[in-house]
Amino acid sequence: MSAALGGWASAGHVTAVRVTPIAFRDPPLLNAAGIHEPYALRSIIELETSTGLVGLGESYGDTEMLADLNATAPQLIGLDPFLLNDLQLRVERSVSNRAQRGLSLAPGTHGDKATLKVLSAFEVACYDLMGQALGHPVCDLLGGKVRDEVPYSAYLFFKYAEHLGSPYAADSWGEAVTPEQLVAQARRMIGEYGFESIKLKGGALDPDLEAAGVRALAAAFPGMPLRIDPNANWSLDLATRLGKELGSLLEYYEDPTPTLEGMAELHRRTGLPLATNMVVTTQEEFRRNVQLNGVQVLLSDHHYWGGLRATQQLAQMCRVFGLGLSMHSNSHLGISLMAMTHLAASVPNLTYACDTHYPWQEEEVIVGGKVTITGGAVRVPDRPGLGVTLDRGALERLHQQYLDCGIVRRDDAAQMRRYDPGFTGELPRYREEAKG
Ligand SMILES: O=C([O-])C(=O)C[C@H](O)[C@@H](O)C(=O)[O-]
Ligand SMILES: [Mg+2]
Repeated sequence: MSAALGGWASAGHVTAVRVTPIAFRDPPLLNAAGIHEPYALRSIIELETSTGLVGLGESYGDTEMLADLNATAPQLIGLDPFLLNDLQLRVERSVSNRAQRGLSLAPGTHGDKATLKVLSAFEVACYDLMGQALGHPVCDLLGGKVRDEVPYSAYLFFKYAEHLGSPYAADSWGEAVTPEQLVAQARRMIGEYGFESIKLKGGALDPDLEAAGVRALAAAFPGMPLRIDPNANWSLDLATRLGKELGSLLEYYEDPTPTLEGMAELHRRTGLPLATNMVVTTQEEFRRNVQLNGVQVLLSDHHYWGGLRATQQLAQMCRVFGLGLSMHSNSHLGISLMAMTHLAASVPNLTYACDTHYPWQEEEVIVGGKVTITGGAVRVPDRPGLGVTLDRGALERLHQQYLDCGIVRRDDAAQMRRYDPGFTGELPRYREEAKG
């Protein structure tokens, strides 16, 4: 429904804010931090307005994030969803003290970016409202789509067959701890979704086994763009050796070794295009990266860069400084996927296939169930707003699952300690010093 007031479209003003934590089943996927827990957490955001519209957002669901979202919610009553600068001021006022605290969460969740994360969660819901009020898809509000569909990559993981203690029936993907099993996983994922590029999450098993996995994938899918992301779990010398061995097979080499300085030295040694969602996650780090020429491709993520607008600005900064742009993901559902898709559709220089964990998720919170991925891409919807509707029954069920599962913050290392009590999650775990 759109409301016209004296010739102006209006979304009204915010009359209610709902933040609902949910948990959904997540497979035992291995990474540098440990292993995924049986349930992943998200928050589902609803902004209801005086014109009867409901705008949706999706973000992290850790306790700290929920506290920030809930602390901000009352401050948004009366907000005009079109006034994003007003939204930003309200969010900054409510969470600025927490933003300085630097929470320590699992890699990828960026606990020290509370303000930007909260802003993003509500900003997406505002865009959904604006789109609904104007009768335009969100990508039109971002300048219009430059592509009709957004390509995603097959995001492969080494994994166990089932979670310790079998909290529910094992997923249908089976075990993947050998190159052969990894290729079988890739064949199925590419067969089902049509992906045309591959990202392998590394940093979990013996690095030479992971390198054998990369070679096996390259042989099984000749010419298909291929990346590996060990999440800073390889020492500089190890990352150098494996970079030299695998470089010709890689589209880019994502976060093999810690620190911006480490990545800069790795680039000097190998000349390979390096990518990150770990060492360039703030404007300050962006500036330092330009000085050091550490990383050549940035993985954007609107959930922690401050929203759709901020990510478009990041894209422009990449353009100015000649950096490539890709997109990062965490375990997420369809509201996030649609926000990512509208955003990616509107960014001309986002030329790499985006990351998404979506194929690993079995449950959904939107009407119609899982979003379709065909030919490795998501079609940009032309319905007003994000183009998705909340399934209230599913929301209730996944909220109950959140209450029942007992997980309140993501902790892949603690979960791994249930398998291996000595596990620390300290990076880099795999070390090798070059001789001579
Ligand atoms: O590209 C990345 O670094 C990620 O996708 C971070 C995630 O936390 C990933 O490692 C995962 O879900 O295990
Ligand atoms: Mg990464």
